[in-house]
Amino acid sequence: MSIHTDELRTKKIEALITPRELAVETPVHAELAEHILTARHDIEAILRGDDQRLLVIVGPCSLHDPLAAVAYAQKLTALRARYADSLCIVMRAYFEKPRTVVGWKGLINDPGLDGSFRVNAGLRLARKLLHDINALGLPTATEFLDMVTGQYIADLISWGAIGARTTESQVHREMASALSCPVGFKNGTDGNIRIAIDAVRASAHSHMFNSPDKDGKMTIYQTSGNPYGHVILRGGKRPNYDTASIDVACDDLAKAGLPQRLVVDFSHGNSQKDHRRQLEVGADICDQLKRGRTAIAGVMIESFIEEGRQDVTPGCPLTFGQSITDACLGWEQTAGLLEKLAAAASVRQRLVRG
Ligand SMILES: O=C[C@H](O)[C@H](O)COP(=O)(O)O
Ligand SMILES: C=C(OP(=O)(O)O)C(=O)O
Repeated sequence: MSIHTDELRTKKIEALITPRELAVETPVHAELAEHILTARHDIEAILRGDDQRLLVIVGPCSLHDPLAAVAYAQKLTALRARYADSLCIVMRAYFEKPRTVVGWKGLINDPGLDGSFRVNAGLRLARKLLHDINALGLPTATEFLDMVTGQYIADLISWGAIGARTTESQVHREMASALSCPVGFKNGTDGNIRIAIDAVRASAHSHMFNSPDKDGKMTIYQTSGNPYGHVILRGGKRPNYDTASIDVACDDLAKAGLPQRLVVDFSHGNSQKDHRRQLEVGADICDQLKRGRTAIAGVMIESFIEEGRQDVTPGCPLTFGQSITDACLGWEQTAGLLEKLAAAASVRQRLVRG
């Protein structure tokens, strides 16, 4: 009789669909691929400082309702076109949530919002949504958290983030070194920027990376390194979006031999989790842009159709277009903020051109 010493704390739920099976269901046709490659090139040019437009990653904290996500994307598409001369607007399309302790971990993990963990259904919904948002002409951004699920959606992503809780993780840095899109690294939840700078340096290198291939076969990959890693200031115990904090971050980047170009997240530690404070952060960033601050390559905003957030309560209907994770700005607040950012980014463009 064999005695098991492992798999004592797991039970199989079901087999995962493979990335290729999913890509056959929701393929990326040539026109869509062109749009994604163009969006990545635009973002890369902004990160290099060759394009002085402001990158704006804006959208819900997490996507839980495909209909609301598409309704939001349609509104945002109009603003992407309106401000195309000064802003490069990309929609936050976050399907994986890192939790401080426990909680709903996103649409891929639990599309039913009820602990039923129908991951295959979640992957299908996420891929279809990314496809449909990109088909509107709106590029998408996401956090890469899980070491497996990225293979199912990465071809539809124009900008990726590694979150505050995983920036210091070696496997996430290896994954970033393999990703085909530019990747931002958040500073740590306590405000530590050094780990994000180390992550940018690590992900620029080639690594050996174990991952399932598109057919689900465990594969040893050699990555070529990601030249478009950058730091995201998201605040920590204290905010770090102000002029003095950005000066410190720029000094640290220069000492590490990295370009002084970064992204500022208006939410999280910078809003001290009060979604309305994103407007104050935005006003400060607009002032810095109008003074010609070139270090600010981009910003992140948490926004949805309805302001605030809601709890998921079994049996109670959800408010359409309102976050079920972090509280977000509502649509009117978002539109006002984007208008101000566009005006400030235009001033900076004029200053830089001389
Ligand atoms: O962005 C979302 C949240 O800040 C992050 O997932 C942590 O959430 P939690 O502290 O509610 O778990
Ligand atoms: C979880 C997020 O941010 P952070 O990693 O900064 O907490 C997020 O942007 O959704």
